[in-house]
Parts: sequence; structure tokens; C-alpha cells
Amino acid sequence: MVSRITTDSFRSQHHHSNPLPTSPVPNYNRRKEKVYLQGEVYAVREILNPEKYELNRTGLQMLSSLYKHLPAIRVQYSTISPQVMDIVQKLKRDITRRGVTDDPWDLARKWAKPRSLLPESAPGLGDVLAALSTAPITAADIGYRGTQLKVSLRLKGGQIVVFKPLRYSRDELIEGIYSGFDRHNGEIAAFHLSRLLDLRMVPLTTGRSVSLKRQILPVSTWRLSKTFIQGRAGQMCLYGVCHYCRKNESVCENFHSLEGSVIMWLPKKLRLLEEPHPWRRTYVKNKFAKWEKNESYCERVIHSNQAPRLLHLVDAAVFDFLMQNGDRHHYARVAGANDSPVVLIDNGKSFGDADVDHMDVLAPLLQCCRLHQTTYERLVLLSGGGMSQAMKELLALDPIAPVLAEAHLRAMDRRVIHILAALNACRERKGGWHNVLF
Ligand SMILES: Nc1ncnc2c1ncn2[C@@H]1O[C@H](COP(=O)(O)OP(=O)(O)OP(=O)(O)O)[C@@H](O)[C@H]1O
Ligand SMILES: [Mn+2]
Repeated sequence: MVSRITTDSFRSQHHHSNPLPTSPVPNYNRRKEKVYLQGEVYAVREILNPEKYELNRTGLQMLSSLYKHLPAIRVQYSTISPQVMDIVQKLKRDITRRGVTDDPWDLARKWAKPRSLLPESAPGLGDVLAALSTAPITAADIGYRGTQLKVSLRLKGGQIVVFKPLRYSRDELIEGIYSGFDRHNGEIAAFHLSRLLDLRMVPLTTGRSVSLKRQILPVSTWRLSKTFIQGRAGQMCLYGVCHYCRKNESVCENFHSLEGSVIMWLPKKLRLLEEPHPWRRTYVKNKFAKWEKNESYCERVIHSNQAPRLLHLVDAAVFDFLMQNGDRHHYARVAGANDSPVVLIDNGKSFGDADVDHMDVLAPLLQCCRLHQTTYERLVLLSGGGMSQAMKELLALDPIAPVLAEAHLRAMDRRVIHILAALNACRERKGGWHNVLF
């Protein structure tokens, strides 16, 4: 469903190894012009003339109203709320290893419920994360389904996890909303972001470095071990088994270890259902989906069998917009209830380009103009720089910190403001907050 990185030369041309400049004056360099000319709805940071955008996709007219509100919103939410640090302190206390439990897998299994994978206050979470990043690996196999390279690991005590390997440096530029390989660090950031937004539907995730040679190969199944090869410098490499797995696109150890993220497998008691996302992309350039052309598309969803999940889909859109994940082609939920939240698995197609906001990821919010009040309140709380500050503090505790480059943290602050501007446009359109927040 997702493409590999486009093979244009821009990958090397536009590779930047320094954080992006913070200058408010836009630098209309070639890359940005190219972005505009693609005819998709992009907004480059600190744009001066948003009206000049040609919005090819008539389904996203609300964007002009969003941009109308943006300057005032930027002023209104320009300082950090003092409450941010209270929340961050609580979240940090939970992710600190404290020896609360000696059976971390059991604790995590008990936490996992259809409506939240962990409690709001989760003493022992630090122990579970520490176990995920240190427990001995007892078995390794090819990843379960999907297009991306991953390895399925069994950790001592029987816990299954997904290992997604590092494929890019922190500041590598990946253009295109669903281009490239999965970003292992995006999975980690997603976990912490979900707790910050109080959308606790991301499986427990942490960074971990492994030795392919000493820790994975000796416990690998035959079908996985067949995909181990030696790199040019004699280092150990792996290409795995998946739709896009290629021998010439293997991942290799760097100084005898391979960094990645470890994502906890959900317990069997939670049976996942997967449905096509109503706002999914066509994955065909210049072929628009219905939602891209029809401003009233939300009405269709409201009259479909997906209606009970609408507000959860909008929450997921907010979450995805902040990380710039535009690849939620299907969405998962736990079987049982009709109105259970989206299980936010597969967050690796995120944090590709800190300089660009693909506004269409917000389409469910722009077109439905509804949001959970709780999510709105969190966004207000995290505005004015609180988001980047909070994420930075939480991610600093991860074994593979720094998880995100500064430019990506700053981009999240900018995106919070854009969401708040969208909500103010919605308030205007729908005649008051009571018609927007639920
Ligand atoms: N932590 C998890 N717990 C339970 N099931 C999971 C978990 N992670 C992934 N899965 C299952 O495995 C499938 C593939 O995982 P994932 O979506 O991360 O792979 P992918 O290669 O990115 O797939 P795609 O290319 O289709 O996006 C998911 O659709 C889901 O059914
Ligand atoms: Mn994916």
C-alpha cells in the first residue's frame, strides 16, 4: 500500500544535516517551489500569502478559513502554559524505572483495554519500557504482515514485540507524505505523544539497540536467518521478508549493533478489526479520493456504519497531523464495541519533513468540524511551545535519545497552532463551540 522512497535525486540534493533555520522569513528555495507546484495542499512554515495557494482539491476549502484565523491564534497562544510541566512531571515519573513490578508483561497485559492500552497514571510503565529494551531475546522471526521490514521478537518471559530497524538518521529529509521506509523513531515519539494527548491507544514502545550477530541470528527461524547477509565492510545486515523487502535494501549493523524501536504486541484478549479508513488516500498521483473533492464528505461518513467512530477518527487525524503520518490507510479498533477508539498502531510513516505540513491529514477535522473536548483542551494546554518542550523531556528518557531532531519538535508546535486555527474556523462556521466540541 505504501511506496518506497522515491528514487529522484532530491534525496541527496536536499539532505540537510543541520536543524532548519528558525527565521520567520520564508526561504522560497527550489524545493519549496516544487512543493507548491505539486498542486497538493501544503503549507510551508510561516507562509506570508496563504491566499495565493491554489487549492486544487475542492474538498479542502476550509483551509482558507483556517489561514484567516491563523495570525490571531498564533498571538493568542504564544506562551507556554504553566500547567504543562505538571503533566510532564507526572508522565515522566511513570516512565522512570522504579522497580514497581517484577512481572512487567503481566502488568501491561492487565492494563490493555479496548478503550485504553494503559491507564492515565501508570506506575510501573518505566519497568515495562525497561524490560522491552533490555529483556533477553529468546526467538526471532519475520514480521507479521505489512509492507515494511520488521522482525518479530520473543522476549524472555514470552512477550512478543515488533522490532522496526533504523533506516534514516534523525534529520534525513523524506519528502512525500507516504514515501520512504518506516521511521523507527516515529513509533517511539507516537507512543509519548499519545500519552500527552491522553489518547492512550499506542502500544508501549521504546528504543533498543540489538546485535544482529549475537542476539538475533542465533535465535532466528530459518526463514528469517536466510535474509542475513554480510555488508561491504564485513558488518552484519538483514533484509527480512515483507512486501518491500529487497536484498539490496538491507539494514546493517553500525559498530556491531542495530538501533530500532520495540513495539509491544497487543494481548490476544484484544481482537483487532481493521477497516479501510474513510479518509484514505488513493496512493495514485493526481487521482483524488472522494474526500479530496467533496467538501461535504463528512456527511457521507455520518450516514455510514463508521459514524459511531467519527470522533475517534478525528482524534486520530489530529494525532497523525502532529506527526505528519499520512499513511493510515486502514484503521484498527478492538472488536466488541461499535464506538471504540482507533488503535493507533503503525506510526512509522511520520516525521519525514519538518518544513512542510500536509494539511490534508487534517481533513476529518476540517470537514467534520467536531472534536472531543478533552483533545481540544490538551491542544490548548500544549500550545505556545509546550508541545515541543513536553515531547523533548519525555523522549530524553528513551534509550535511543534524542529520538527527534529539534526541527521536528518545533514543527509540532507549529502544527498545534494550525489545529487550533482550524478549530476556530469551525467555531465560526458552526456558530459556537457547543457545535464543535463534544
Ligand atoms: N503491536 C501490535 N499488536 C498487535 N498487532 C499488531 C501490532 N503491530 C502490528 N500489528 C498487526 O500487524 C499488521 C502490520 O503491522 P504494521 O501496520 O506496523 O506494518 P506495515 O508494514 O507498516 O504495514 P502497511 O505497509 O500495510 O502499512 C497491522 O495491520 C496489525 O494487524
Ligand atoms: Mn505502515
